[in-house]
Amino acid sequence: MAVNTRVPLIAGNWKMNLDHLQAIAFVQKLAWSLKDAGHDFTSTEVAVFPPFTDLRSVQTLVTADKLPLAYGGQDVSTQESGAYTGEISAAFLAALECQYVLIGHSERRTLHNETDEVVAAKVTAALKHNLVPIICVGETAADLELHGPSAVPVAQLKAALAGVENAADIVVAYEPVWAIGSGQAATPDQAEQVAAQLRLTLAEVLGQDVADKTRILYGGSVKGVNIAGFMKEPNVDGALVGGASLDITEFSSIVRFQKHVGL
Ligand SMILES: O=C(CO)COP(=O)(O)O
Repeated sequence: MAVNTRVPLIAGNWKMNLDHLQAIAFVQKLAWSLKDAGHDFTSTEVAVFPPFTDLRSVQTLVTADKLPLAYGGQDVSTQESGAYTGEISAAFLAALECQYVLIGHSERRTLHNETDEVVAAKVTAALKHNLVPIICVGETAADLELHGPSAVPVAQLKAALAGVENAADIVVAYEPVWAIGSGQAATPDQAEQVAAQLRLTLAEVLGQDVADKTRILYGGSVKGVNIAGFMKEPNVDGALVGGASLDITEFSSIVRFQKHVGL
């Protein structure tokens, strides 16, 4: 059994919230509150995913104040450039020094008919520009009923990795669709069950070394009161947080989960 050297990652997906001025105030306050609390950013990495219109402002602030926060886009185009109205190229995100990009979030898959093939092409586009893709997978309540918890997330991850040849740097986020925004999080055991299957899939597709180093996050109604349970699980390496990431006190409490359990 490989020793777990994966640094936990707590990521905040702001979705369509906070304009660029609100983003500046929020990021400043988040960084200061974590620093005031003595947070060790090397023991738990923190990333925020603002709307596209905020990224330049976040980049300027993070760079100028040397804030120990990572950031990224909530989506990316499959295309490099050209007549693709409304889309954002991975090259543009890289130019704003984004480290990460969310790909395949269930809200993109359901609201924008994003197929597994499109997700795979977005992963390829992200890796081409040295962005770390956070590949979102998760089953709906219907999938759970019909196929159990792991079948759909495993199939989605396999499909997303179709174009990934070598030992790429990726992150996987397991977000059961029925837990997103519902206040009804999965149990730590449910999350661990699927995360373990996803890690086996990573080993099968990309090799054991990649599987051992890849962080698998849980997302879906994560709060300060439940994060510790997830982080005790051997195959869960962090969280992708939605609603709670817009509340500085709540998000800071999630980030500082190690204080809850003395991990
Ligand atoms: O979609 C999510 C993060 O990407 C989870 O959202 P909630 O934390 O609001 O359930």
